[in-house]
Amino acid sequence: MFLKKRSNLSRLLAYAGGHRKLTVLGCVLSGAAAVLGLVPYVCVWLVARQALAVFPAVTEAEGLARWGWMAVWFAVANIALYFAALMCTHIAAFRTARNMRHAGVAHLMELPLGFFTGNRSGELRKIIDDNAALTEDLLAHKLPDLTAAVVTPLAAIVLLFVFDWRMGLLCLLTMVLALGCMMAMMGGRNAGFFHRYQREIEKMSGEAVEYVRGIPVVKVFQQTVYSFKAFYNAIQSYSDLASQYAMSCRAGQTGFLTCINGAFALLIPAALLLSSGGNGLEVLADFIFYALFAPACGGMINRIMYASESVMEADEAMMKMDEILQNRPLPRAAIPEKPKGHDITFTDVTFRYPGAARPALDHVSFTVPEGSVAGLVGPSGGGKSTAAALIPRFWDVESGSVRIGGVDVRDMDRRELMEQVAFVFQDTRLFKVSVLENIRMARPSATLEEIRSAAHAAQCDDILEKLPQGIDTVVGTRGVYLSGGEAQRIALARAILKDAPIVVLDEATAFADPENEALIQKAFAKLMEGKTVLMIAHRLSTVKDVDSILVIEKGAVRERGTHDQLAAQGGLYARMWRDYLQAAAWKVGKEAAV
Ligand SMILES: Nc1ncnc2c1ncn2[C@@H]1O[C@H](COP(=O)(O)OP(=O)(O)OP(=O)(O)O)[C@@H](O)[C@H]1O
Repeated sequence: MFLKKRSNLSRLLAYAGGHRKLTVLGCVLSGAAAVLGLVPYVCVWLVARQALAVFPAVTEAEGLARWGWMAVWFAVANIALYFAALMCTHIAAFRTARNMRHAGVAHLMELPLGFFTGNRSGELRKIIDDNAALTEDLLAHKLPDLTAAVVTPLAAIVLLFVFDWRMGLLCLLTMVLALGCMMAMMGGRNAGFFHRYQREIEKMSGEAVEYVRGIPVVKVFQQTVYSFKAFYNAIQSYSDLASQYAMSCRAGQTGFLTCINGAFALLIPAALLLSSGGNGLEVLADFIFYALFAPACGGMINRIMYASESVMEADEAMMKMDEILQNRPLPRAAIPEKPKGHDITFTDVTFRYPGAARPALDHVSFTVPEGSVAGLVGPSGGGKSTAAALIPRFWDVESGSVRIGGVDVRDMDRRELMEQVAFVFQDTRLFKVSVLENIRMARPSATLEEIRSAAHAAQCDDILEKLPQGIDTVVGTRGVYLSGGEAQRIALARAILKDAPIVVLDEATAFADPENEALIQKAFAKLMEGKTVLMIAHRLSTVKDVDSILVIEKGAVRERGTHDQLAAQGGLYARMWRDYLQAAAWKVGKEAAV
């Protein structure tokens, strides 16, 4: 176990790169500073011995000022060396944390896009940031302190026996007992506490986020606070663990404090006993040294206790990093191929989400010829979004292939693939930057004119007119919020600016008001001009006039053809179309009656 922990620490240090040496230098300096810190105690002993040798004519004692100044210089040297040590470890720690952040983010960039679907952004940020904070604290403070904590007692043991081995033995005894109490506190039932404690904190913060997110639902549905039982339970479980730990440490902590502070209780009778031989003043000088040094030894043990946390923290930091690293990146093509056209072909594609029992797509084959528009329709959960997501490699297929212009998407350079496909999601995400920058993201080299014309094509003119600084208005700040339909039009402007030959559209007009909807349809039409389009349609009216329709149900293509062909077939699509017409008639009838 110790080996594993050590290797975690060295794995962590591997991120320091060239700065690893600086960390080592910092630790060496910290160890040296700790040893220098012991010298003033020796000086005090020398002063006491000289003074007591000429007692009561203390002023005649030789070298008092010299030892006094020596104590001061060594104390100053100790501080200076420790300061230099911290400088080294801080520089190395910041660099290491930065390298770890880079490594984490670089790995994330290699992961399939599907990894980021769902609500993982907060969680990932927390892992990367917490890890960096943990690493900084560990390498900047805890590691040099750990070195000092190990070096000082070794030097202290030597010192303990230099002046009077009997009093030294007593001090050592109290140190060993204190160490024993500390080990008892950290072992047994409490072993692994740190890890459990971290888990409980994570659970509690996760539930707290859920709690805050759920407040509107609770208010709307007039739920009671009991709906947040999970949050309450998480707090309770954290509090139980912390109290349990505190209670289990009672005996150990009492013993520990008694030992490190109780050395006097043993030193006084020992000194009285030793001075009975007539060498009282010598014994008194030794006693003064041990009386001052014993509490310092207690402090050292305290440092060992806190510094040993650093090993656990290294474990924790590496474990968190592993959570990210264990996600396998998408394989890169060794020799990327260039597509020879812009048609999309699915050949016998089977795909299963990680951990899912059933495949979301089961032996699906279809082709969308270059420059044509295909509509994907079908019942909810049938696999439409999954099929669309396989084109820009949100995930890789389990078997079969997805091809663009005859080339498997897995054999294309990732940048090339991203240039080929514009993807418009159902839930549009705009960044907290200006509308201009939000659109420009699609093509950073685009001129202002090109961006304005994309915004115009996406029917954004009315949005830009009402925004306080027009296209330069920053979205999401100072009360500038866009409706779902407006945000989608900005996203469409982004896709239009990208001007990719293939467009994958997840049509979601459910939340748009009729006026917005008409504008969005116009923007769609502009975006689709001359492109190969795969459009997921939630309302059949959208795909009525497209070149071909694929009806997907339970992961398989059930029907394919034009609207007229499918409506005449009397199958699933015909039924869906009938239901759609009925629903539309019912809606019109209802509106007419009002
Ligand atoms: N990220 C995911 N992880 C695991 N399973 C998923 C994930 N996304 C979708 N699924 C499952 O895959 C199947 C197909 O889902 P998909 O979203 O592709 O259907 P859809 O036809 O687009 O549905 P809708 O019209 O409701 O958007 C469903 O059974 C769904 O539960």
